Amino acid sequence: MDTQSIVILDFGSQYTQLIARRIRELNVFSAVLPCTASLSEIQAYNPIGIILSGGPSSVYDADAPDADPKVLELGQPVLGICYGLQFIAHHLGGKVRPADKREYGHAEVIVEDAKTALFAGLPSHLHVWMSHGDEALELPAGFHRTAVTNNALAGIVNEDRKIWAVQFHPEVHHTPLGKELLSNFVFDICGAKGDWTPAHFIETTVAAICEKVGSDHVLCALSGGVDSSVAAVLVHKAIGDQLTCVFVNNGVLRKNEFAQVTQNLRDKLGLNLVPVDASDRFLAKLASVTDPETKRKTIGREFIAVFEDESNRIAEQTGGVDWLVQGTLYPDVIESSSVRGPSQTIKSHHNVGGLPERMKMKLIEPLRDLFKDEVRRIGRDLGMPEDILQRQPFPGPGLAVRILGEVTADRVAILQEADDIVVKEIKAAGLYSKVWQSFAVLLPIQTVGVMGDQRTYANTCAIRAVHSEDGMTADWAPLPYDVLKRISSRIVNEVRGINRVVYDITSKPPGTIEWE
Ligand SMILES: Nc1ncnc2c1ncn2[C@@H]1O[C@H](COP(=O)(O)OP(=O)(O)OP(=O)(O)O)[C@@H](O)[C@H]1O
Ligand SMILES: O=c1[nH]c(=O)c2[nH+]cn([C@@H]3O[C@H](COP(=O)(O)O)[C@@H](O)[C@H]3O)c2[nH]1
Ligand SMILES: NC(=O)CC[C@H](N)C(=O)O
Ligand SMILES: [Mg+2]
Repeated sequence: MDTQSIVILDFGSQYTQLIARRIRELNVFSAVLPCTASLSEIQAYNPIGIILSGGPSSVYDADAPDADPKVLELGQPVLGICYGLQFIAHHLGGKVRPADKREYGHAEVIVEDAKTALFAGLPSHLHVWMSHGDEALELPAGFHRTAVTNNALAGIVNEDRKIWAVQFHPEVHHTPLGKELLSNFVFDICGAKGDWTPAHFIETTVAAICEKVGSDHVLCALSGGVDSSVAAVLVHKAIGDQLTCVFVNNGVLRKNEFAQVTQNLRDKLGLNLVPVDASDRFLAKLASVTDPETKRKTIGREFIAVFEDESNRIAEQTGGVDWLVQGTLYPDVIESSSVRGPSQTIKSHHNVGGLPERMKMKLIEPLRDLFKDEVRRIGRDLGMPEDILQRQPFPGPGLAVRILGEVTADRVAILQEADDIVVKEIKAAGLYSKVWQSFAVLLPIQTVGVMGDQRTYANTCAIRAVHSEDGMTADWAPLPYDVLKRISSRIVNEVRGINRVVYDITSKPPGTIEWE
């Protein structure tokens, strides 16, 4: 790759992605690689600097995550953070031990070496956030201390070898001047240009797609969601008519979504869009399925079947479809390459998985290096309308994973009505783009109620609203009581079949965002 980048080696810290974000906010591209990445994998990113992340292990543990110590000798500047500092000390001949006093949370750091470039322009006392139980007790030869807390060492450097390290976490919000420190590293030490802007990304991506695709034909599975819409517009910008987008009604879309999205994407984005109403096919396959994973897999398979049919159909006009566009994002990539190998399957995100191999199409994933907020920024730069960019994420398996128990046309219709009320009230309260997602879930539980002096025995609906940065972790959102009150009262009054509304107050972890 030609773009300058900072490579972050991940030792398993829960904040590794934050380091990447902070650096990207400085308009410098950064890539997270597992700590086990080979030197050639690292070099492929054209790094101008390397950051070693924190991590939960101790460097002296037998199974501690390890990187090739040669990363310290590549010639590019290195910044170690927490475990990263300990990794440097350990591998270059220092000593790391459990500390007498562990430090968790806020700490005050005194900068002893104000001349070192990492602390340039920063005050002599820094408020920082610590999270460690180990300590580098002896420094390797050629290193000296740059900062301390009243308990322990907080920073080291070897200027000759261009290696800096800090024991605290500059990437977290609780280290207020952390971004300035990272900026010192990236610009003053590594010499970054800071030219990784949306415009630059669009220009290089469009050029790369043109070169890759040539005169081939490309299919894009388009859901109207942010990711696939931005991906489609980027590819369309590159190859115009050679792109066909397919939007499938899988029978579990939201109320009026099929018609509205079709029109919106055609009118506002000018895409060549083929809407395929396959709702009967999907609902037939879903009949009597109640297990969440089986639902997801059933829907995934049916998506594949529909896309196969469509690509065969347009093959006659186009001479065959060679490429498939996917809206894969960076968290998807990182999640499947964690330090200790791919994480356990919690749910099968359908993500048109399996499609490429079976259809023999090659993949185009223009957004695979980006976070969702970055995707929205690219979309904005592409001139896409805000109502598309601000859409909350909606899972491919749709309402099927929000209808607990069997998915039937009747139950879909009930949930569509309830969901529509949630969306409208959240929008009316000005909260729609302030929360990550907000939606209704139809439970397989009937309860007794009383309406108009009549006994009712009907369904329960749960409301879920969460705050999140990337969907990987989430906090339940404390929606204002008056909003909840309007939602509840409207659902019970307006939706036939629901007589009780409850509110989900579970974060992720331990819950997940969707119920299935
Ligand atoms: N109804 C659909 N018709 C066609 N393709 C779909 C449909 N639903 C999902 N997809 C495909 O599955 C992919 C994954 O869906 P996902 O919901 O993660 O992304 P998205 O819809 O593009 O964005 P968002 O996360 O904002 O909803 C989409 O990018 C799209 O390629
Ligand atoms: O395209 C998708 N296909 C899926 O199968 C799928 N399952 C969950 N989601 C969305 O992913 C985020 C995290 O969801 P969970 O906490 O429920 O795993 C949330 O934003 C979910 O809406 C999906 N998106
Ligand atoms: N957050 C970290 O990187 C911790 C590193 C190491 N496990 C310690 O406790 O000191
Ligand atoms: Mg979606």
